[in-house]
Amino acid sequence: MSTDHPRQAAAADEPRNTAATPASPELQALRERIDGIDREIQALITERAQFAGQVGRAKGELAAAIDYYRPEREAQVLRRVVDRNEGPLDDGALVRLFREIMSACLAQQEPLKIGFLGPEGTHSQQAVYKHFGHSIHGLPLVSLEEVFGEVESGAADFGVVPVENSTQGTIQSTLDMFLTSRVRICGEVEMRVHQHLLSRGGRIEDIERVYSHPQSFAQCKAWLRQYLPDAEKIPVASNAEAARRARNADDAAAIAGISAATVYGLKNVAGPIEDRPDNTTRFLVLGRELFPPSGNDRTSLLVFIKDQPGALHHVLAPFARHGLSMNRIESRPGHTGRWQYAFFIDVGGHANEDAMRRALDELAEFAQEVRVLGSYPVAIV
Ligand SMILES: O=C(O)C(=O)C[C@]1(C(=O)O)C=C[C@@H](O)C=C1
Repeated sequence: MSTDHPRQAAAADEPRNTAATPASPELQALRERIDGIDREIQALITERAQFAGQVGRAKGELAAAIDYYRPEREAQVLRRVVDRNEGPLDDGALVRLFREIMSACLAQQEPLKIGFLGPEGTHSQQAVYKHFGHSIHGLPLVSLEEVFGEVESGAADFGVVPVENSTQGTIQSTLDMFLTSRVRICGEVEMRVHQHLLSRGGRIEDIERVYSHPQSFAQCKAWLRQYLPDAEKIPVASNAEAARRARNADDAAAIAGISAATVYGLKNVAGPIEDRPDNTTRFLVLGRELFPPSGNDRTSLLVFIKDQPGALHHVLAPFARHGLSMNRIESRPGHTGRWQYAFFIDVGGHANEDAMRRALDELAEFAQEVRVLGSYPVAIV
């Protein structure tokens, strides 16, 4: 040990004073209150889990965890949590806690199997946890095609895929999957996405190469231009793959979520580095069936029409006539014939509700095909 700075050395070796000081009577009394509340919370969570088990048994002899899952009921429970909240915890924190309780209650039967665009440490994995809680079995998959395929075949109960970003717009490759796949949409997740520059050495001046997914490069364009204008930008399939490559050299870095730093043993060089502070990604939850209304739902449609005068008007008019608000419309070449177009449409409401039924009937008279991709609860916080 150096003798030059004895005071510093002593400070580093000894426990901090505050830890050694006995708690004041006031602190002790407050902790006893917290201990008492924790006992009550635990007893109530245990009681809740017993009732959830009974609800499960009341559903009858069902084959697997997926048969017990009720997204519309979960959305109603979480909306009530938000409505009741008067602080000091924010809505997001309370929703997370209740989500985890329901996740654990459901996993008493058997954990759900959820496919996502892997590997571990991607924003998609965080979206899985945000929507289903941690009491699930996550399946990291290598491509969007595989996520759709595993859901379709039943190897995964549900899948989570990114569909749009507030900075970058629609992820066309995800939408295009619905042209050929028969999976349904049974939920949506909105997530604030923060990007970080991660590297093994942790020094920005050493960085000569940056790996990331093209979407993440696009979200950090201005920052990269300012701080790493000369570094080579190498696009890869996912941010986690970027992190995996960056751990092999000191002159390489990855743009990825901060959780990739822990998974891949990298240092946070800078972040958040996304150009827009409200950078948000919307994910879709893929499943195989349609669920009942939750009271605040969105319906996603795929409508095939021939290219003819007034086509767009015919697509829009039925929704306006029945007072339904359209959140999004996106047109794509339909792949099924020349001059045919596919519209991806998101409308407020559930396909089992009267107004939507009537609008869909009117649309069906004009369109070549109307596919309800799903009706699902609007994302909660
Ligand atoms: O209400 C139900 O149907 C339940 O199974 C209970 C419960 C819950 O914990 O509240 C658990 C899982 C379902 O996905 C929805 C809700």
